[in-house]
Amino acid sequence: MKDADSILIYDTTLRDGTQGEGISFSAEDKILVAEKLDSFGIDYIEGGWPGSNPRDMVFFDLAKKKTFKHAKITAFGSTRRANLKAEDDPQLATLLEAETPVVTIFGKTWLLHVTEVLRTTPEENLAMIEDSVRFLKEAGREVIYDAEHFFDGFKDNPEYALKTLKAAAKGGADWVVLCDTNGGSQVTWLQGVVKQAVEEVSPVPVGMHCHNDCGIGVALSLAGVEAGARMVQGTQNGYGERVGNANLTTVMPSLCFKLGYHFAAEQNLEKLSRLAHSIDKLANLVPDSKAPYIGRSAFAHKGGVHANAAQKVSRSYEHIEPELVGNRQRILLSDMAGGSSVAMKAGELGIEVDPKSSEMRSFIKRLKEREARGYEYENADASFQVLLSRHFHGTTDNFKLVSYRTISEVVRDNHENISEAVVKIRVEGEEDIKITVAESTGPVGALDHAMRLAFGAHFPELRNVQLIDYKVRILQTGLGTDSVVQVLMLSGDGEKTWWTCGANPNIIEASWQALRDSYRYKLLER
Ligand SMILES: CC(=O)SCCNC(=O)CCNC(=O)[C@H](O)C(C)(C)COP(=O)(O)OP(=O)(O)OC[C@H]1O[C@@H](n2cnc3c(N)ncnc32)[C@H](O)[C@@H]1OP(=O)(O)O
Ligand SMILES: CC(=O)C(=O)O
Repeated sequence: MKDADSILIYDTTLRDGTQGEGISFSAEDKILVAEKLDSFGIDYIEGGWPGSNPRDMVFFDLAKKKTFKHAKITAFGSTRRANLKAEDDPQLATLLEAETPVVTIFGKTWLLHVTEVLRTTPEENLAMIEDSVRFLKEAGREVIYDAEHFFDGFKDNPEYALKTLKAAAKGGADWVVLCDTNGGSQVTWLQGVVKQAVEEVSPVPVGMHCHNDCGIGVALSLAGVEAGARMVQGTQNGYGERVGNANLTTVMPSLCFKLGYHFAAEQNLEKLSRLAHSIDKLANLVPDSKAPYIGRSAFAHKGGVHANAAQKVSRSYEHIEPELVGNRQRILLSDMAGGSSVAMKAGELGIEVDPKSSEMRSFIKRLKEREARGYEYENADASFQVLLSRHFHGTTDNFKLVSYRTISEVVRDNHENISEAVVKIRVEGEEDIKITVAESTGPVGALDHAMRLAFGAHFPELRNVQLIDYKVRILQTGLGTDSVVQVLMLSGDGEKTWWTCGANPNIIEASWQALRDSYRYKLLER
């Protein structure tokens, strides 16, 4: 590895990430995240702002007792207050009390902030930067200086912006980091400015800290690296203030696979999807399926032409091998599927079928007709498998519903909710049609109970099957309550779960279809 090609990854998920709306970690969660980032090979982990809140204080107390095998933990804060000596500034004191090997402080670059926000003079601001850095250096810390609003400051007054970086360098900063705090910069212009800053502060190395306000936080970070920056600050999954920070789950694979840079975590990139999703889980967020590299849809092919080509040569429609970042190729089924998509999906489910056969043609015709009627197999693998087995393996029905009737009664004054279902059903191996009646709070529950009564001891494998989740939506706008309703149902047996679908203008019938497929899917195991 050439030094010139090596980048340090600085993670601020636990500080700038938590400045994002809806993101909150307990001190214990922060420790868990820090441990995950450390095992992954992240170089710097910014744990929080110690003087800012009790939770961050607890984090740093807990972090002191931990040994991190690779990462350096950093405490974040600001330069000293105006007209106060650094040694008398309580905020700088708390940064030292955090006992981290690294301290990161931000200072002002943009004169607007110096005069209107700090309400001090340009000279005093330069002194605040230099003194604060020197104070922390003299206390034995590695010091990273974050030049807040560097690019806005540079646009306003390049000479003053560069002076602030030099003040940090003069104080002894180990790094100066160029922050696009408001996230408004554009790539080509920013690259020229980074080149100039790198030359001006040399030999002090430069880092990038970009925000995603124009949707290009990652592009700005990569452009900065190409212009000579050697540290990238960002967050996992792009958490952060407003629309977020540069997303490290995109930055890292791009640095490695697209630009050929090296960093410690590159050896663990095949665990990237797992890392990102586990952090989402701690943050109580649903992973973004459209996230580059690691999203569930990042290598999902829906168009039949794409699936056909990707099956022959995966790189024909995939920019990298999904496994390199711990992801996988997925084939989605819909009315855009061709024989190859269906054959691949069937293969995933353990059913080998010939994509060119006449049986396949008739299956695809049937699939597309059903999709047109509102069934959605893309998200209902179990219904697809039932359809596939019936078509290709001639699987016959273990039961056939002859008819059903449901009645619901709601007594509003007593808050009573009672539904009754009567079903007539033919069960395999039995001569007579069975008629059963059952009650529940809702009509689908009543139907389910009546079905199970009719099954009797016939299908013991259905005993543990339970409804876990149920989604319903209408498919046609403009028809109001007469629209076709689509139901997606998640069932489970304690060991695994499966999705089924139904579609009908009658919500009970759509629910029944999804329920029936759920039973049928489980009975395929016989
Ligand atoms: C770009 C960034 O992301 S920077 C990080 C932003 N993150 C946060 O603010 C989260 C943590 N913040 C906090 O908990 C609180 O704001 C604290 C504890 C830091 C400060 O709280 P308070 O003392 O009550 O001040 P308050 O939040 O009202 O205002 C911020 C103060 O910091 C001052 N300040 C802002 N930047 C700097 C700086 N670089 N150096 C010194 N002082 C600064 C402001 O001038 C203001 O003081 P003033 O009102 O006397 O002018
Ligand atoms: C330091 C920082 O978080 C910023 O300027 O955006």
